[in-house]
Amino acid sequence: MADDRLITALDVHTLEDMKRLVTTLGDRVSFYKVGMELFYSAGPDTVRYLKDQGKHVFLDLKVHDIPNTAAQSIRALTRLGADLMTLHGTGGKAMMRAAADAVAEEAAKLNIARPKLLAVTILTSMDEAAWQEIGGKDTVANAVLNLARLAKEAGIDGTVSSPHEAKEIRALNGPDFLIVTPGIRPSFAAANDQKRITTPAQALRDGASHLVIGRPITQAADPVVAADKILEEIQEVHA
Ligand SMILES: O=C(O)c1cc(=O)[nH]c(=O)n1[C@@H]1O[C@H](COP(=O)(O)O)[C@@H](O)[C@H]1O
Repeated sequence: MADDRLITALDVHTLEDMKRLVTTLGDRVSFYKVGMELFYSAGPDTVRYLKDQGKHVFLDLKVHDIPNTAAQSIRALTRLGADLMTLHGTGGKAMMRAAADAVAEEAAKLNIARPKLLAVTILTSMDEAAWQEIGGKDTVANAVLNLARLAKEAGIDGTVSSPHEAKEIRALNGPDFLIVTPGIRPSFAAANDQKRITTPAQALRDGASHLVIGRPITQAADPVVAADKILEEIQEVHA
């Protein structure tokens, strides 16, 4: 029933709310995302709780700083034992390379599985107009592809991007590259602040390896029904 391709975003701000959701969703969800809202409120206990429950954890703190600071921050986070972590690709190739080296070194030192690193490309809430407003000269799609290429060259395991760019990233970076796509909206859910969106099945068909879905599940009238509908749709597309 559970499918590791679905990552449910726990965008709540207390440990209690998080535990309530995880208990409600039970065995049907095997992979959770802890982002800034939850981590800044409830800290490392969030990751420990999820690991104790046997869940996979995507720790999404989107590190973005000069190479040394980014690498040391990512090194510290490696000790929490998450499966996936993020940094911003716009921090540049040297930053990504320093972070990738720090994670590998720290995991080897601790004798734990190396958490995989994902480079966030251009946020899924940005459309062309918002991108140009901050000085983007190329199209969003080309900027995303360029960041995906740099990420792979820097030893990063995958990207976070809109599902609209999944197909081209897959063609560019090959079958083993992780392509994690938020901006997923099943037909029954509202778009909220997301701009570059598609459905769960379409994102997988286009080459996404994982889908990040938050509010369509966590704010649904019945999160179990919503998760089941999404899982049903996902399971129509073979891994
Ligand atoms: O890094 C992310 O996970 C992320 C990157 C991005 O470009 N867009 C994006 O929405 N996200 C995250 O994906 C989740 C999407 O949540 P919903 O819009 O509620 O499904 C949120 O936790 C965002 O922080």
